[in-house]
Amino acid sequence: MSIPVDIKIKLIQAALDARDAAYCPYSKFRVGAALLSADGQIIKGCNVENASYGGAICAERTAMVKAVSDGIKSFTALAVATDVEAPISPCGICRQFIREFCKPSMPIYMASAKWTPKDVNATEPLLLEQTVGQILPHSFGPEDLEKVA
Ligand SMILES: O=c1ccn([C@H]2C[C@H](O)[C@@H](CO)O2)c(=O)[nH]1
Ligand SMILES: [Zn+2]
Repeated sequence: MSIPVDIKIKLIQAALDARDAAYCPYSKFRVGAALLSADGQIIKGCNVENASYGGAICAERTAMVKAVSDGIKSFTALAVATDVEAPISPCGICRQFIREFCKPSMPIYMASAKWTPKDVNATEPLLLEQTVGQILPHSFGPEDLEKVA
């Protein structure tokens, strides 16, 4: 099922807006993420760093944890934005985290900081669209735990 263009614009814009709350005094690298739930809600997240550097939480996981802790576990799209001109893709930990709750076919929109709504159907370098399965092929997931003989 593809995402309607007006919703896709709102989701990418929400990821760009989510950067404003980023707490990143150490890296100064702002990241915003926005999840679209199956029932049409948009859940934003930003990266939240810590003086103990390894304690940083990425924007993607912030959005996912916010949603799941509010009882939302079914998603149809994710958008990610930074202040970088080229699209930035989720880190390895976030890919696995996304894999837990999202289908391999779910789209992830990675937006350039220069993206504007007129670029909704653009490709790189303004917008990179990949599925969960494309960014995390041959993945391990919850179903695998059921395969024990
Ligand atoms: O996809 C990404 C990549 C990095 N970060 C955050 C983690 C850290 O706060 C900062 C620099 O790595 O960016 C994210 O939130 N998402
Ligand atoms: Zn991450």
